[in-house]
Amino acid sequence: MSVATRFVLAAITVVGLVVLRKRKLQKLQARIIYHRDKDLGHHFGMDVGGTLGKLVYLEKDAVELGEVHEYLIENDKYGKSAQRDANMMLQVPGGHIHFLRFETTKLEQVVEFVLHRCFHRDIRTMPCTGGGAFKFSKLFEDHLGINLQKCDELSCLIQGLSFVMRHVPDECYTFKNVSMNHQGMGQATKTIIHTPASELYPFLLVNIGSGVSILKVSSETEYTRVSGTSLGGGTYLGLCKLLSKYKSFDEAMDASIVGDSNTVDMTVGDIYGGGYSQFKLSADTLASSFGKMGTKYEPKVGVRDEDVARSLLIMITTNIGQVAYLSALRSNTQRIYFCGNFLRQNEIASRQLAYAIDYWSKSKMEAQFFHHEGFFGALGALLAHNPELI
Ligand SMILES: Nc1ncnc2c1ncn2[C@@H]1O[C@H](COP(=O)(O)OP(=O)(O)O)[C@@H](O)[C@H]1O
Ligand SMILES: CC(C)(COP(=O)(O)O)[C@@H](O)C(=O)NCCC(=O)O
Repeated sequence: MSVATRFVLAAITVVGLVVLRKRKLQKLQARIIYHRDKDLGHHFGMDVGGTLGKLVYLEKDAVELGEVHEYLIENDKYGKSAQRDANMMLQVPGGHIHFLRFETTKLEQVVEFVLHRCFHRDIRTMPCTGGGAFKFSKLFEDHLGINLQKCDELSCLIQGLSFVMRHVPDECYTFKNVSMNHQGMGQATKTIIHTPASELYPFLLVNIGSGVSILKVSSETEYTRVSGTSLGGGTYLGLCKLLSKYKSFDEAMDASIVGDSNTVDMTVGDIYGGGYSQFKLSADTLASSFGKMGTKYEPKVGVRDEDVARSLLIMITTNIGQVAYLSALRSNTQRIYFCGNFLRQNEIASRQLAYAIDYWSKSKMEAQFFHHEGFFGALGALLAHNPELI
């Protein structure tokens, strides 16, 4: 090949490369301009509660959410401030809904992390529910320039719940043939339940978050808050941290699986030496949570941290079960749905609640649970700005 030919070929290659690079740059610029023109905030729904922040986002197409998605995955990978519940991801027409959790006390860290990425400039408003929508609105506005659009917590809860009931097959489950002793042990079978829409209302909804809210739901738009109790998931976690070595909910959960509450609690048998037959109270009926501790000179001797975790779990759950049953009785509802993150990966509590409702109602009422139990508020906030998904 002559020198001249080589020169021509090299020139063509260089020009080609320059053109290609320019096109790539133009494409990238177009994408950035496209982003800047749009407010991506409506792809999100956030619920910032007393203990946990929940974030859901709609990935309509990977390009549009590009950097946000990468951030969330990256954040997930390094286990930083937020955790993605990958097994919860939902497929919806034209996209996917992703689910994330972070501790409310780490919200500032999340904001700080987001600040160092540029994508927050693409988000101008974000629907948000829970107490944090009020408490942290200035933080979002001042640091990220994001305006939190406040959505009512209970209304979002019902919207999110209705959405999963309508669109997610196998979302609800219960425990059939509930027979258990009073320490949450039992063989009841976990069973998926499909309730026809025509039979759904009215029902009782018990949201076990930091505290507990109890609602009578008569339709998707009609509900009343019939009761509540301050002894909720926050109480369980708080007392666990105070009374045992466990530092997190997940550690406390693992421990409670192997714990034995009999070393801590007082049963009918401890008091009567057997059952209290006149009132059909068997010997293993829980008579007094933590009761044994009050009778010991050195309560901690012979008691393991796992036993404390188990006993606290049974105490909080039994109490919520009883308040729920009484509220259902007062509200004339047969089905009781339990949700909230206290029930996250917490089968002891859900079995115990199923047992308590069956026991108190003499099998006339049924407790039901959800796979996406902790995300209804955030989902409701997302739906408020994406009505086409409903
Ligand atoms: N990773 C976790 N960190 C802290 N608490 C958790 C976690 N997972 C489940 N929980 C339980 O969930 C409760 C919070 O439930 P949630 O429905 O998110 O309520 P809130 O909106 O009040 O934060 C906690 O009090 C705790 O019992
Ligand atoms: C104040 C709350 C609605 C806040 O919701 P949360 O963040 O606990 O999910 C809830 O904690 C609650 O209903 N507490 C019980 C208040 C009562 O005694 O009725």
